[in-house]
Amino acid sequence: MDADDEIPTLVPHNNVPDAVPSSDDAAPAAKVPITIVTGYLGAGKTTLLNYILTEEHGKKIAVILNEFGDSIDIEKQLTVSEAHTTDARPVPFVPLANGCICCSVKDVGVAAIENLMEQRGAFDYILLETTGLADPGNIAPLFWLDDGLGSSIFLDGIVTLVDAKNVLRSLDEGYGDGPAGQQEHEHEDGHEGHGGPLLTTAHLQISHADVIIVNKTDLVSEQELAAVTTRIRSINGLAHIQTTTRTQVPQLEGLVLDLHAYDDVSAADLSFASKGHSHLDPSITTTTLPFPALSPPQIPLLDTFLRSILWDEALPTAHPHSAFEIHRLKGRVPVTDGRVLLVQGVRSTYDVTEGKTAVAGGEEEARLVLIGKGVAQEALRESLLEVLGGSGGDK
Ligand SMILES: Nc1nc2c(ncn2[C@@H]2O[C@H](COP(=O)(O)OP(=O)(O)OP(=O)(O)O)[C@@H](O)[C@H]2O)c(=O)[nH]1
Ligand SMILES: [Zn+2]
Repeated sequence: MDADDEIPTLVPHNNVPDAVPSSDDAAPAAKVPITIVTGYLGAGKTTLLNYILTEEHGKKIAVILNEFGDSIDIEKQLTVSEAHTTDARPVPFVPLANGCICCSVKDVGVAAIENLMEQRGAFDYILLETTGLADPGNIAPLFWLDDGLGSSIFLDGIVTLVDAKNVLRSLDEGYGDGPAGQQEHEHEDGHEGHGGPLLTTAHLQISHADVIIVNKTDLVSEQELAAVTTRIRSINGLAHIQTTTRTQVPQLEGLVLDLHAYDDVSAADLSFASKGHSHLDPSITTTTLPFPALSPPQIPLLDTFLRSILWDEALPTAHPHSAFEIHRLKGRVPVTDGRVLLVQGVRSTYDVTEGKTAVAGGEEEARLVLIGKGVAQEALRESLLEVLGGSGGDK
């Protein structure tokens, strides 16, 4: 009390408690969702953002353009006016329709965005447009990880725009016969030596997406469009796929805004992925590991398994397997005491939380869904069952 009285008060004193959440169970009141919008060059990211900013959505949205040294016209246009200087770095803002604002930052991070919020007051929503070359796997954990640390923003999800006319060619550029100057993915962490087909940027943007908007449907035939969506589904069995012309999504809610892709994991979320295991795309596939509900003592064993596959990119058991890397992971794991554990992962970052709605024990099968390169269902599942103590496996 004494300490509080000595701090100069900058805001009118009312009966609200401390505005800064001090621990993870502080009131989740003012967290602002952030959606990352990614997509290959020319796929329609700017068109989508303009569409959102002119639609009536009743939200005050901040649009942040992340430059990675690309010269993209929209970014030039949007960053010319009104420069506000902060103690940290100058952030140029441009006011847009609907009370939205736009700014451009070079190194996007939680601090940069919180800085922006301090200057401009609260937003209801943040859209982060990454340039065509960005790998969302590097960006997503920045916002997701800080969530538990009292940050005022949380990652809502990743929307990837795909150009229906060009995406198959972009995906096939990984096989060495693509045109010169292809945009190959270069692993920051040096995993290039795994062999096999290279991952293109298109692969990375699709594998990390929660919603995939297949745009420019006016430029392809129905057959071509079906081939595109089938290929995309085989890479990412978890994402919601929406086809559009000029990015005109039927509704924003659930497709671009308020995805909640990093909090709840429903059984329905995982059911798409479970319909089959496809090798249509030779680089990245989605695979499902079903296993029986866990008893409470098995919970740390699940953690052992996750740590091994995500941190070490290796199985914790002696099962022979080829190299793999996991980009995205979601799981729903009932426990025999009635709880449900929800598993979320991006690359090596993962999180296990308790679901809000319990199920009757044993009512539901546990499931991990993995999206990545070289994720062999059989070896992974056998290893998981062995780590869990061989319980209930079909051996
Ligand atoms: N035919 C057709 N053209 C489209 C569609 N959507 C967008 N475009 C056009 O495609 C071009 C690229 O769209 P943008 O929205 O600038 O794409 P972007 O992803 O922001 O592009 P970069 O910022 O360069 O990566 C523009 O000329 C758009 O008008 C569509 O559905 N059909
Ligand atoms: Zn753009």
